[in-house]
Amino acid sequence: GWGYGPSDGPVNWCKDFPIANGHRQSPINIISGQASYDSALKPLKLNYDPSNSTDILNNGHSFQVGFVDDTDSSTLTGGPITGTYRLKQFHFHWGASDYRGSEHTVNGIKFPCELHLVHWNTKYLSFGEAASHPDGLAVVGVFLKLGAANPRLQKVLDALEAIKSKGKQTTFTNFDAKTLLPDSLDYWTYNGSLTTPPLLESVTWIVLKESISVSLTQMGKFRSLKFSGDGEAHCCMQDNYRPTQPLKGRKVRRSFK
Ligand SMILES: NS(=O)(=O)c1ccc(NC(=O)NCCO)cc1
Ligand SMILES: [Zn+2]
Repeated sequence: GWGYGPSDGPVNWCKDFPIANGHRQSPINIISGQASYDSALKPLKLNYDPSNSTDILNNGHSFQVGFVDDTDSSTLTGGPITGTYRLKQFHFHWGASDYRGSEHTVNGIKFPCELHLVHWNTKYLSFGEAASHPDGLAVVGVFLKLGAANPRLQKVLDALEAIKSKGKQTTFTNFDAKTLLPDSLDYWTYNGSLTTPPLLESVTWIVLKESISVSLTQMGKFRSLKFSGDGEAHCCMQDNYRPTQPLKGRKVRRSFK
C-alpha cells in the first residue's frame, strides 16, 4: 500500500494512481496576490450537530474523527458550492518539525499542521459515490499556526492515547467540530483533488485564510502517533503531507476583499 516513506511516498503514488499527474491535483501553493476576489462567492455555512460524532481512528496515514452522515444534521452549505454537503470526517496532516506539515501553503509558507473537514454532496447516495464526481466533495482546510495551546484541540489530542498504532479506534462522541474553526470564515477556493490516494479529482477546496493556534507540546502529541501497527517496528506518524502540485491553469478565488 501507499504511505509517506521514501519508497511508498508521494513521488511514487503515480505508479498505482496515474491521476497523480492529473490537471486538478491538490494541494497547491496559494499565491494570495493572484487569487481574484469574487463577489458572487457566498458566506460559508457550517452547521454541525455534536451528537453526530462517533469515533476516532488511526488509519495508518493520519487519524480521523468520524461522523454519522445518514441525515442532513451536520452540513456545509453556501460558500462556492451549490446544494448540501454532509460532514463525513475530519483529520489532520502534520510535520516532523514545526516548519513543515501543512499540505496547502500560502506564498510558499508552510504551517506545522493542517485540518481537513471532509464533506460529500448529497445529490449522490454516499461518500464513495460522490468521490467519483467532479462536484462530489468539499473539504474545508484550516491551518494550525504555532502559538498558545489551543484548548479546543485538547479533547481530540487526549483521545490519541487510545489510538497510538494503525488500526486502533475508540468512541469519540459529542464533539462539536465547529469549535475547531477560527473566528473568520474568509476563504480561498479552487477545484482540486483528494491529497491521498486514490487522488480523485472531485474536491472543491475551501481553505480558510485565518489559522487556529497549536502549541509545541500539542504538536508533540500528534507526532506521538504511529504509522505502524501493534507489534510492527515503530514508525512515528509525521510528515504525512503531500507536497504542493502544479496549478495547471486553475484559478484560485477569494471570498474576501
Ligand atoms: N486529505 S483529503 O484530501 O482531505 C482526503 C479526504 C478523504 C479521503 N478519503 C476518504 O475519506 N475515504 C473514505 C474513508 O474515510 C482522502 C483524502
Ligand atoms: Zn487531508
